[in-house]
Amino acid sequence: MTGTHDQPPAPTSTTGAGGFVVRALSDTSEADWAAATRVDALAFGYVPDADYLDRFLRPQYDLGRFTGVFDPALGDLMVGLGGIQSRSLTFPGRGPSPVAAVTWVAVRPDQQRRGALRHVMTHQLHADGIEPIAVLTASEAGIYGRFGYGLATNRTRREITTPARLRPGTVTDPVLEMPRAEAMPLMRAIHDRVRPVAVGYLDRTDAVWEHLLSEHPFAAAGRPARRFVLHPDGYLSFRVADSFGDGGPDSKLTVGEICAATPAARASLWRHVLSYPLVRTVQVPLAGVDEPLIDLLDDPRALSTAVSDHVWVRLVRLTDAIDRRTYSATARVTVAVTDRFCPWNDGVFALDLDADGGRAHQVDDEPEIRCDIADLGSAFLGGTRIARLATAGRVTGDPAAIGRLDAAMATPLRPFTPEGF
Ligand SMILES: CC(=O)SCCNC(=O)CCNC(=O)[C@H](O)C(C)(C)COP(=O)(O)OP(=O)(O)OC[C@H]1O[C@@H](n2cnc3c(N)ncnc32)[C@H](O)[C@@H]1OP(=O)(O)O
Repeated sequence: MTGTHDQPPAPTSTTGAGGFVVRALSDTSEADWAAATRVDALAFGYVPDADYLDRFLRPQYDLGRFTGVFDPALGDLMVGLGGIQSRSLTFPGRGPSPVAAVTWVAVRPDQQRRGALRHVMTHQLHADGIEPIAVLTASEAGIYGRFGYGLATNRTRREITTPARLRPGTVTDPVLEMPRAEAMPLMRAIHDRVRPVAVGYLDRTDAVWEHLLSEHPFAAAGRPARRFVLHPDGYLSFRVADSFGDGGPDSKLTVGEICAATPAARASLWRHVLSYPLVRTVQVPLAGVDEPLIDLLDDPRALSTAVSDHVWVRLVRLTDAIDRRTYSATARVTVAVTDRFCPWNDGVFALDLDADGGRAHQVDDEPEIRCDIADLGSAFLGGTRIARLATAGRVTGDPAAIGRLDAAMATPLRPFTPEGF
């Protein structure tokens, strides 16, 4: 059971199954960028807008971290691709640490189910230089489990019938709406304060901010302009679509982001949203599972919540990944880990977890627990309890050992990543 597998060297250009040539794209090649945008547009079914792609997407990426799959039989046509964005994600107790943020996975519709995605995943996850942990948000939830990704954070969609009040006695402060240019540096400073302790948050470069807040017609798609409200310890971005019906005002407010460093900032920004004049519906398309609206509202039934998957986590090298967070309880457990895609993780590991971090090394012992690498990825940010995976039969073994691992990996709040990527 305890195989020792060395990680293979990074493939740069290989001819693999299906006769494909698989290689890293060139960051200086306009042809590679043009081919990538074409494949992406075909796969996602949009009409590419070169101005938008060049100004808001291209600056975010090092194309040298993108993998292209080419078919020599089709004149070296790029049939598929997948990118890695170098980001930093906040881990429990440790703060921000580099991750491979997988993005731009796309295969031309006329070339799908020929194995191009599998080539991309191999090229990414078997590469020498890849970070110990990879993360992604998936277009379809059924794709990435087979590659060892586990569902690690959920997102919620909230809808609130307004006007709605905060609970009596909730402490709030005045807030101020500001033009974008004034709001931007203040929002970035607040995000920089919140991010190091908010598990699941990603760092944002200038290019990422510009993309997230872009009002380019391609991104805005006819929606009303985004607006910004500031509190000294928090910010809110939102849009209001005004409307009048037979019954009177019927405007809709859509929250882009609420980022708060203190409870008073959070309550003040929600108060602004909930009491906005003439608004009857507030929609929050992307909120954390533990965003405490239900605890803030005077009438919790004004709120409806729908939960879906958000960030998937892949522990690329378990022995390196395990120390990227600290643990809520001290535990030593032996775990038989199955990993069909990264065989260096496949084996029995002794995990030593405590408040300072974690260590994992392969042992010959009889395992107390059995699970897949995807299950450890699911639990890694504290978003999925090991105990729950055990009730689903995904984590099996000695109940006491499962309890120790569950207590170690649990976190006070469930993680949230306030963006897709
Ligand atoms: C992180 C992101 O960027 S998410 C965005 C992903 N991209 C998209 O959704 C765009 C539209 N879709 C596509 O481009 C393609 O269909 C892809 C990328 C999802 C799949 O590409 P393909 O080259 O067809 O996949 P490939 O042939 O390598 O299949 C690999 C495995 O994934 C499975 N698979 C492929 N597509 C899907 C899917 N949509 N849902 C579930 N499983 C899938 C295959 O069955 C195969 O499984 P197996 O190896 O266990 O038998």
